[in-house]
Amino acid sequence: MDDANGLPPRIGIDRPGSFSRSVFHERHPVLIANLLEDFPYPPRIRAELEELLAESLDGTVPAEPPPGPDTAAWAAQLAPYAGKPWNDLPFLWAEAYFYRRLLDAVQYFDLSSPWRGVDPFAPQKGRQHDGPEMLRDLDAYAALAETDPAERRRSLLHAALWGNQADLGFRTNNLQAGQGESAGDVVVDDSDAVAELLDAPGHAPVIVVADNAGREITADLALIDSLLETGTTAVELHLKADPFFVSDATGQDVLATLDALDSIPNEPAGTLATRLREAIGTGRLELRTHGFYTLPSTYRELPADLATEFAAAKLVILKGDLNYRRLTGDREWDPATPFDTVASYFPGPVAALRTAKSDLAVGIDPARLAELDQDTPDWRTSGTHAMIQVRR
Ligand SMILES: O=P(O)(O)OC[C@@]1(O)O[C@H](CO)[C@@H](O)[C@@H]1O
Repeated sequence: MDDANGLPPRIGIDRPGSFSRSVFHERHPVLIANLLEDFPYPPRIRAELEELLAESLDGTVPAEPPPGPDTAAWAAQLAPYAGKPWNDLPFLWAEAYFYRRLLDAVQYFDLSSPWRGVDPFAPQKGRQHDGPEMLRDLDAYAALAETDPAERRRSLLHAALWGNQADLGFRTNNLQAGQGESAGDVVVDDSDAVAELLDAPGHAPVIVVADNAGREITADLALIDSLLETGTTAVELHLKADPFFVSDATGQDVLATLDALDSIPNEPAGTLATRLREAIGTGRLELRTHGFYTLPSTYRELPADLATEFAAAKLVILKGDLNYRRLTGDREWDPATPFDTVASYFPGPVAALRTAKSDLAVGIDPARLAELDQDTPDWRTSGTHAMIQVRR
Protein backbone atom coordinates (compact mmCIF):
# COMPACT_ATOMS: atom_id res chain seq x y z
CA MET A 1 0.00 0.00 0.00
CA ASP A 2 1.04 3.56 -0.69
CA ASP A 3 1.82 5.13 2.72
CA ALA A 4 0.26 8.51 2.03
CA ASN A 5 -3.33 7.48 1.35
CA GLY A 6 -3.72 3.77 1.96
CA LEU A 7 -4.08 3.08 -1.77
CA PRO A 8 -1.81 0.84 -3.86
CA PRO A 9 1.10 2.54 -5.69
CA ARG A 10 0.40 4.27 -8.99
CA ILE A 11 1.40 2.42 -12.15
CA GLY A 12 4.66 3.85 -13.51
CA ILE A 13 6.49 3.77 -16.83
CA ASP A 14 9.88 2.76 -15.52
CA ARG A 15 9.56 -1.03 -15.39
CA PRO A 16 11.32 -2.71 -18.36
CA GLY A 17 8.97 -5.01 -20.22
CA SER A 18 5.84 -3.42 -18.74
CA PHE A 19 2.85 -2.46 -20.89
CA SER A 20 3.00 1.15 -19.69
CA ARG A 21 6.64 1.50 -20.70
CA SER A 22 5.86 0.04 -24.13
CA VAL A 23 3.26 2.78 -24.67
CA PHE A 24 6.04 5.36 -24.49
CA HIS A 25 8.86 3.41 -26.10
CA GLU A 26 6.97 1.51 -28.81
CA ARG A 27 3.62 3.19 -29.39
CA HIS A 28 4.54 6.86 -29.21
CA PRO A 29 7.29 6.72 -31.89
CA VAL A 30 4.68 5.25 -34.29
CA LEU A 31 2.13 7.85 -33.20
CA ILE A 32 4.53 10.72 -34.01
CA ALA A 33 5.50 9.12 -37.34
CA ASN A 34 1.78 8.89 -38.23
CA LEU A 35 1.30 12.60 -37.54
CA LEU A 36 4.29 13.53 -39.69
CA GLU A 37 2.78 11.49 -42.50
CA ASP A 38 -0.75 12.82 -42.13
CA PHE A 39 0.13 16.55 -42.24
CA PRO A 40 2.53 18.70 -44.26
CA TYR A 41 3.79 20.26 -41.04
CA PRO A 42 6.52 22.90 -41.44
CA PRO A 43 10.08 22.24 -40.14
CA ARG A 44 9.43 23.96 -36.78
CA ILE A 45 6.45 21.72 -35.92
CA ARG A 46 8.23 18.60 -37.17
CA ALA A 47 11.22 19.43 -34.99
CA GLU A 48 9.01 20.14 -31.95
CA LEU A 49 7.25 16.79 -32.32
CA GLU A 50 10.54 14.94 -32.60
CA GLU A 51 11.98 16.83 -29.62
CA LEU A 52 8.91 16.01 -27.54
CA LEU A 53 9.30 12.33 -28.37
CA ALA A 54 13.01 12.36 -27.43
CA GLU A 55 12.32 14.29 -24.21
CA SER A 56 9.57 11.85 -23.20
CA LEU A 57 11.86 8.86 -23.75
CA ASP A 58 14.87 9.99 -21.73
CA GLY A 59 14.52 13.64 -20.75
CA THR A 60 13.21 15.59 -17.79
CA VAL A 61 9.99 17.52 -17.27
CA PRO A 62 10.40 21.28 -17.80
CA ALA A 63 9.10 23.67 -15.15
CA GLU A 64 7.14 25.90 -17.57
CA PRO A 65 3.52 24.89 -18.17
CA PRO A 66 2.48 24.72 -21.84
CA PRO A 67 0.90 28.01 -23.00
CA GLY A 68 -2.83 27.97 -23.70
CA PRO A 69 -6.21 28.39 -22.03
CA ASP A 70 -5.40 25.74 -19.41
CA THR A 71 -1.94 27.00 -18.41
CA ALA A 72 -2.90 27.71 -14.80
CA ALA A 73 -4.30 24.21 -14.33
CA TRP A 74 -1.13 22.71 -15.82
CA ALA A 75 1.11 24.92 -13.66
CA ALA A 76 -0.53 23.32 -10.62
CA GLN A 77 -0.21 19.85 -12.14
CA LEU A 78 3.48 20.36 -12.92
CA ALA A 79 4.54 21.57 -9.49
CA PRO A 80 5.36 18.11 -8.05
CA TYR A 81 6.99 16.82 -11.24
CA ALA A 82 9.04 19.68 -12.76
CA GLY A 83 12.70 18.71 -13.13
CA LYS A 84 11.98 14.99 -12.69
CA PRO A 85 12.90 12.41 -15.34
CA TRP A 86 9.89 11.36 -17.41
CA ASN A 87 10.86 7.83 -16.54
CA ASP A 88 9.85 8.44 -12.91
CA LEU A 89 6.35 9.77 -13.69
CA PRO A 90 3.09 7.95 -13.01
CA PHE A 91 1.76 6.43 -16.25
CA LEU A 92 -1.56 8.30 -16.27
CA TRP A 93 0.05 11.65 -15.52
CA ALA A 94 2.83 11.14 -18.07
CA GLU A 95 0.44 10.19 -20.87
CA ALA A 96 -1.95 13.09 -20.27
CA TYR A 97 1.00 15.49 -20.18
CA PHE A 98 2.44 13.96 -23.37
CA TYR A 99 -0.81 14.63 -25.24
CA ARG A 100 -1.00 18.18 -23.88
CA ARG A 101 2.57 18.86 -24.97
CA LEU A 102 1.76 17.36 -28.36
CA LEU A 103 -0.99 19.98 -28.83
CA ASP A 104 1.59 22.61 -27.96
CA ALA A 105 4.05 21.17 -30.51
CA VAL A 106 1.46 21.38 -33.32
CA GLN A 107 0.53 24.95 -32.27
CA TYR A 108 -3.05 23.92 -31.50
CA PHE A 109 -3.60 26.81 -29.06
CA ASP A 110 -1.34 29.35 -30.79
CA LEU A 111 -3.52 32.32 -31.81
CA SER A 112 -0.90 33.50 -34.31
CA SER A 113 -0.56 30.14 -36.07
CA PRO A 114 -2.48 28.86 -39.10
CA TRP A 115 -2.33 25.47 -37.34
CA ARG A 116 -4.42 26.75 -34.45
CA GLY A 117 -7.40 24.47 -33.84
CA VAL A 118 -6.27 21.87 -36.39
CA ASP A 119 -6.96 18.52 -34.73
CA PRO A 120 -3.77 16.49 -35.31
CA PHE A 121 -5.76 13.27 -35.08
CA ALA A 122 -8.61 14.30 -37.40
CA PRO A 123 -7.37 12.30 -40.42
CA GLN A 124 -7.09 9.12 -38.33
CA LYS A 125 -10.53 9.65 -36.79
CA GLY A 126 -12.11 10.52 -40.15
CA ARG A 127 -10.85 7.33 -41.78
CA GLN A 128 -13.18 5.35 -39.49
CA HIS A 129 -16.32 7.05 -40.74
CA ASP A 130 -16.91 5.15 -43.95
CA GLY A 131 -14.61 2.21 -43.30
CA PRO A 132 -15.92 -1.33 -43.76
CA GLU A 133 -16.07 -1.92 -39.99
CA MET A 134 -18.34 1.10 -39.50
CA LEU A 135 -20.61 -0.03 -42.34
CA ARG A 136 -20.82 -3.46 -40.72
CA ASP A 137 -21.61 -1.91 -37.33
CA LEU A 138 -24.44 0.07 -38.89
CA ASP A 139 -25.82 -2.99 -40.67
CA ALA A 140 -25.94 -4.68 -37.26
CA TYR A 141 -27.67 -1.58 -35.88
CA ALA A 142 -30.24 -1.67 -38.69
CA ALA A 143 -30.95 -5.33 -37.92
CA LEU A 144 -32.07 -4.31 -34.41
CA ALA A 145 -34.87 -2.10 -35.77
CA GLU A 146 -37.67 -4.58 -35.09
CA THR A 147 -36.37 -5.69 -31.69
CA ASP A 148 -38.23 -4.93 -28.47
CA PRO A 149 -36.88 -1.57 -27.10
CA ALA A 150 -35.58 -3.01 -23.80
CA GLU A 151 -33.83 -5.82 -25.65
CA ARG A 152 -32.40 -3.31 -28.15
CA ARG A 153 -31.08 -1.21 -25.26
CA ARG A 154 -29.32 -4.26 -23.87
CA SER A 155 -27.74 -5.04 -27.26
CA LEU A 156 -26.68 -1.44 -27.68
CA LEU A 157 -25.11 -1.42 -24.22
CA HIS A 158 -22.90 -4.28 -25.39
CA ALA A 159 -22.27 -2.55 -28.72
CA ALA A 160 -21.11 0.52 -26.78
CA LEU A 161 -18.91 -1.74 -24.66
CA TRP A 162 -17.23 -3.35 -27.68
CA GLY A 163 -17.11 -0.04 -29.52
CA ASN A 164 -14.32 0.75 -27.06
CA GLN A 165 -12.17 -1.82 -28.82
CA ALA A 166 -11.91 0.55 -31.77
CA ASP A 167 -9.62 3.01 -29.95
CA LEU A 168 -7.04 4.38 -32.41
CA GLY A 169 -4.26 4.96 -29.87
CA PHE A 170 -4.54 1.30 -29.05
CA ARG A 171 -4.49 0.34 -32.72
CA THR A 172 -1.31 2.34 -33.30
CA ASN A 173 0.67 -0.87 -32.99
CA ASN A 174 -1.41 -3.42 -31.18
CA LEU A 175 -4.18 -5.07 -33.15
CA GLN A 176 -3.33 -6.74 -36.42
CA ALA A 177 -5.76 -6.08 -39.26
CA GLY A 178 -8.81 -8.28 -38.86
CA GLN A 179 -8.08 -9.04 -35.22
CA GLY A 180 -10.33 -7.90 -32.44
CA GLU A 181 -13.13 -6.73 -34.67
CA SER A 182 -15.82 -8.72 -32.98
CA ALA A 183 -17.07 -9.13 -29.46
CA GLY A 184 -14.80 -11.24 -27.31
CA ASP A 185 -15.07 -12.28 -23.71
CA VAL A 186 -17.06 -10.22 -21.21
CA VAL A 187 -15.21 -10.98 -17.97
CA VAL A 188 -17.69 -9.15 -15.71
CA ASP A 189 -21.18 -8.34 -16.94
CA ASP A 190 -23.24 -6.19 -14.58
CA SER A 191 -25.63 -5.18 -17.36
CA ASP A 192 -28.67 -6.22 -15.29
CA ALA A 193 -27.64 -3.72 -12.62
CA VAL A 194 -27.26 -1.07 -15.32
CA ALA A 195 -30.80 -1.79 -16.53
CA GLU A 196 -32.19 -1.59 -12.98
CA LEU A 197 -30.54 1.76 -12.41
CA LEU A 198 -31.77 3.10 -15.74
CA ASP A 199 -35.33 1.93 -15.04
CA ALA A 200 -35.47 3.36 -11.53
CA PRO A 201 -38.17 6.03 -11.14
CA GLY A 202 -37.21 9.70 -11.44
CA HIS A 203 -36.21 12.23 -14.04
CA ALA A 204 -32.55 12.74 -13.16
CA PRO A 205 -30.32 12.74 -16.22
CA VAL A 206 -28.05 9.89 -17.23
CA ILE A 207 -24.49 11.09 -17.86
CA VAL A 208 -22.38 9.29 -20.46
CA VAL A 209 -18.70 10.23 -20.24
CA ALA A 210 -17.50 9.51 -23.75
CA ASP A 211 -14.24 7.97 -24.83
CA ASN A 212 -13.34 7.56 -28.50
CA ALA A 213 -14.65 9.10 -31.71
CA GLY A 214 -15.54 7.02 -34.77
CA ARG A 215 -17.04 3.60 -34.17
CA GLU A 216 -17.19 3.99 -30.39
CA ILE A 217 -19.04 7.31 -30.29
CA THR A 218 -21.38 5.98 -32.99
CA ALA A 219 -22.29 3.05 -30.75
CA ASP A 220 -22.57 5.41 -27.77
CA LEU A 221 -24.97 7.66 -29.69
CA ALA A 222 -27.09 4.67 -30.67
CA LEU A 223 -27.20 3.66 -26.99
CA ILE A 224 -28.13 7.20 -25.94
CA ASP A 225 -30.96 7.25 -28.49
CA SER A 226 -32.19 3.97 -27.03
CA LEU A 227 -32.00 5.37 -23.46
CA LEU A 228 -34.17 8.27 -24.55
CA GLU A 229 -36.56 5.82 -26.19
CA THR A 230 -36.86 3.62 -23.09
CA GLY A 231 -37.78 6.22 -20.50
CA THR A 232 -34.64 8.16 -19.64
CA THR A 233 -35.73 11.79 -19.48
CA ALA A 234 -32.44 13.42 -20.41
CA VAL A 235 -28.88 12.43 -21.25
CA GLU A 236 -25.69 14.45 -20.93
CA LEU A 237 -22.84 13.36 -23.18
CA HIS A 238 -19.54 14.56 -21.72
CA LEU A 239 -16.82 15.06 -24.35
CA LYS A 240 -13.21 16.21 -24.43
CA ALA A 241 -12.76 19.93 -25.09
CA ASP A 242 -9.62 19.29 -27.15
CA PRO A 243 -7.94 16.37 -28.94
CA PHE A 244 -6.53 13.84 -26.46
CA PHE A 245 -5.22 10.23 -26.48
CA VAL A 246 -5.44 10.16 -30.31
CA SER A 247 -9.08 9.35 -30.84
CA ASP A 248 -10.93 10.80 -27.85
CA ALA A 249 -14.19 12.36 -28.98
CA THR A 250 -14.76 16.13 -29.05
CA GLY A 251 -17.94 18.04 -29.93
CA GLN A 252 -16.59 18.39 -33.45
CA ASP A 253 -16.33 14.60 -33.69
CA VAL A 254 -19.97 14.17 -32.66
CA LEU A 255 -21.06 16.55 -35.41
CA ALA A 256 -18.87 14.69 -37.92
CA THR A 257 -20.47 11.42 -36.79
CA LEU A 258 -23.98 12.77 -37.34
CA ASP A 259 -22.96 13.88 -40.84
CA ALA A 260 -21.43 10.47 -41.52
CA LEU A 261 -24.64 8.72 -40.37
CA ASP A 262 -26.58 10.91 -42.80
CA SER A 263 -24.34 10.16 -45.74
CA ILE A 264 -24.20 6.38 -45.36
CA PRO A 265 -26.82 4.52 -47.44
CA ASN A 266 -28.48 2.94 -44.41
CA GLU A 267 -31.92 4.26 -43.50
CA PRO A 268 -31.94 3.40 -39.78
CA ALA A 269 -28.58 5.20 -39.46
CA GLY A 270 -30.02 8.28 -41.13
CA THR A 271 -33.10 8.34 -38.91
CA LEU A 272 -30.87 7.83 -35.86
CA ALA A 273 -28.98 10.99 -36.86
CA THR A 274 -32.28 12.86 -37.28
CA ARG A 275 -33.53 11.81 -33.83
CA LEU A 276 -30.22 12.73 -32.23
CA ARG A 277 -30.23 16.18 -33.86
CA GLU A 278 -33.77 16.69 -32.55
CA ALA A 279 -32.77 15.54 -29.07
CA ILE A 280 -29.87 18.01 -29.07
CA GLY A 281 -32.22 20.73 -30.32
CA THR A 282 -34.77 20.12 -27.56
CA GLY A 283 -32.13 19.71 -24.84
CA ARG A 284 -32.98 16.09 -24.08
CA LEU A 285 -29.45 15.31 -25.20
CA GLU A 286 -26.97 17.84 -23.93
CA LEU A 287 -23.39 17.86 -25.25
CA ARG A 288 -21.05 18.97 -22.50
CA THR A 289 -17.38 19.31 -21.81
CA HIS A 290 -15.14 20.19 -18.89
CA GLY A 291 -11.45 21.06 -18.55
CA PHE A 292 -11.09 18.23 -16.03
CA TYR A 293 -11.32 15.62 -18.77
CA THR A 294 -8.04 16.62 -20.43
CA LEU A 295 -6.04 16.90 -17.19
CA PRO A 296 -4.16 13.96 -15.67
CA SER A 297 -6.37 14.00 -12.56
CA THR A 298 -8.28 10.96 -11.40
CA TYR A 299 -11.96 10.87 -10.45
CA ARG A 300 -10.93 11.17 -6.79
CA GLU A 301 -9.91 14.73 -7.67
CA LEU A 302 -13.22 15.65 -9.30
CA PRO A 303 -13.85 19.40 -9.33
CA ALA A 304 -16.82 20.39 -7.14
CA ASP A 305 -19.13 21.29 -10.05
CA LEU A 306 -18.71 17.91 -11.76
CA ALA A 307 -19.00 16.06 -8.44
CA THR A 308 -22.33 17.81 -7.79
CA GLU A 309 -23.60 16.86 -11.25
CA PHE A 310 -22.49 13.26 -10.89
CA ALA A 311 -24.15 13.03 -7.47
CA ALA A 312 -27.45 14.24 -8.93
CA ALA A 313 -27.41 11.91 -11.96
CA LYS A 314 -29.44 8.72 -12.17
CA LEU A 315 -26.34 6.95 -13.44
CA VAL A 316 -22.92 7.97 -14.72
CA ILE A 317 -21.65 5.69 -17.49
CA LEU A 318 -17.87 5.92 -17.88
CA LYS A 319 -16.69 4.69 -21.25
CA GLY A 320 -13.34 3.16 -22.01
CA ASP A 321 -9.99 2.27 -20.62
CA LEU A 322 -8.76 5.76 -19.81
CA ASN A 323 -11.89 6.54 -17.76
CA TYR A 324 -11.40 3.19 -15.99
CA ARG A 325 -7.83 4.15 -15.20
CA ARG A 326 -8.99 7.50 -13.83
CA LEU A 327 -11.76 5.84 -11.79
CA THR A 328 -9.38 3.35 -10.20
CA GLY A 329 -6.53 5.88 -9.92
CA ASP A 330 -4.37 3.79 -12.33
CA ARG A 331 -2.92 1.94 -9.36
CA GLU A 332 -1.49 -1.52 -8.85
CA TRP A 333 -4.68 -3.01 -7.44
CA ASP A 334 -5.02 -6.67 -6.66
CA PRO A 335 -7.50 -7.60 -9.46
CA ALA A 336 -9.69 -9.40 -6.91
CA THR A 337 -10.39 -6.14 -5.04
CA PRO A 338 -14.16 -5.59 -5.32
CA PHE A 339 -15.20 -2.86 -7.78
CA ASP A 340 -17.52 -1.49 -5.07
CA THR A 341 -14.53 -0.92 -2.81
CA VAL A 342 -12.41 0.75 -5.47
CA ALA A 343 -15.25 3.01 -6.66
CA SER A 344 -16.78 3.61 -3.22
CA TYR A 345 -15.70 7.27 -3.22
CA PHE A 346 -17.58 8.10 -6.46
CA PRO A 347 -20.34 10.66 -5.80
CA GLY A 348 -23.22 8.57 -7.25
CA PRO A 349 -24.10 5.35 -9.07
CA VAL A 350 -21.47 4.60 -11.70
CA ALA A 351 -21.07 2.01 -14.46
CA ALA A 352 -17.72 1.43 -16.17
CA LEU A 353 -17.84 -0.02 -19.71
CA ARG A 354 -14.37 -0.91 -20.84
CA THR A 355 -12.37 -3.29 -23.01
CA ALA A 356 -9.19 -4.11 -21.10
CA LYS A 357 -6.24 -2.32 -22.72
CA SER A 358 -3.87 -1.70 -19.82
CA ASP A 359 -2.48 -3.78 -16.96
CA LEU A 360 -5.17 -2.65 -14.59
CA ALA A 361 -8.15 -4.74 -13.49
CA VAL A 362 -10.37 -4.84 -10.41
CA GLY A 363 -13.47 -6.76 -9.38
CA ILE A 364 -12.42 -10.04 -11.02
CA ASP A 365 -13.52 -13.27 -9.41
CA PRO A 366 -10.32 -15.04 -8.21
CA ALA A 367 -11.16 -18.36 -9.93
CA ARG A 368 -11.90 -16.57 -13.19
CA LEU A 369 -8.70 -14.57 -12.81
CA ALA A 370 -6.62 -17.71 -12.41
CA GLU A 371 -8.26 -19.16 -15.53
CA LEU A 372 -7.66 -16.01 -17.56
CA ASP A 373 -4.04 -15.67 -16.48
CA GLN A 374 -3.47 -19.30 -17.40
CA ASP A 375 -5.34 -19.41 -20.75
CA THR A 376 -4.90 -15.88 -22.12
CA PRO A 377 -1.92 -14.29 -20.37
CA ASP A 378 -2.29 -11.02 -22.32
CA TRP A 379 -6.03 -10.65 -21.58
CA ARG A 380 -5.51 -7.38 -19.65
CA THR A 381 -3.92 -5.51 -22.54
CA SER A 382 -5.09 -7.19 -25.75
CA GLY A 383 -8.50 -5.47 -25.99
CA THR A 384 -10.17 -8.86 -26.41
CA HIS A 385 -11.71 -8.92 -22.91
CA ALA A 386 -14.23 -6.50 -21.55
CA MET A 387 -16.15 -5.56 -18.44
CA ILE A 388 -19.36 -3.84 -17.41
CA GLN A 389 -18.95 -3.04 -13.71
CA VAL A 390 -21.39 -1.16 -11.54
CA ARG A 391 -21.29 0.56 -8.16
CA ARG A 392 -24.78 1.50 -7.08
O1 LIG B 1 -9.59 5.05 -23.16
P1 LIG B 1 -9.36 4.06 -24.23
O2 LIG B 1 -9.43 4.70 -25.58
O3 LIG B 1 -10.21 2.86 -24.11
O4 LIG B 1 -7.88 3.50 -24.08
C1 LIG B 1 -6.81 4.35 -23.88
C2 LIG B 1 -5.54 3.65 -24.17
O5 LIG B 1 -5.36 3.39 -25.53
O6 LIG B 1 -4.56 4.46 -23.76
C3 LIG B 1 -3.57 3.78 -23.06
C4 LIG B 1 -2.34 3.69 -23.83
O7 LIG B 1 -2.18 4.80 -24.62
C5 LIG B 1 -4.09 2.43 -22.73
O8 LIG B 1 -4.29 2.32 -21.39
C6 LIG B 1 -5.38 2.33 -23.39
O9 LIG B 1 -5.32 1.22 -24.20
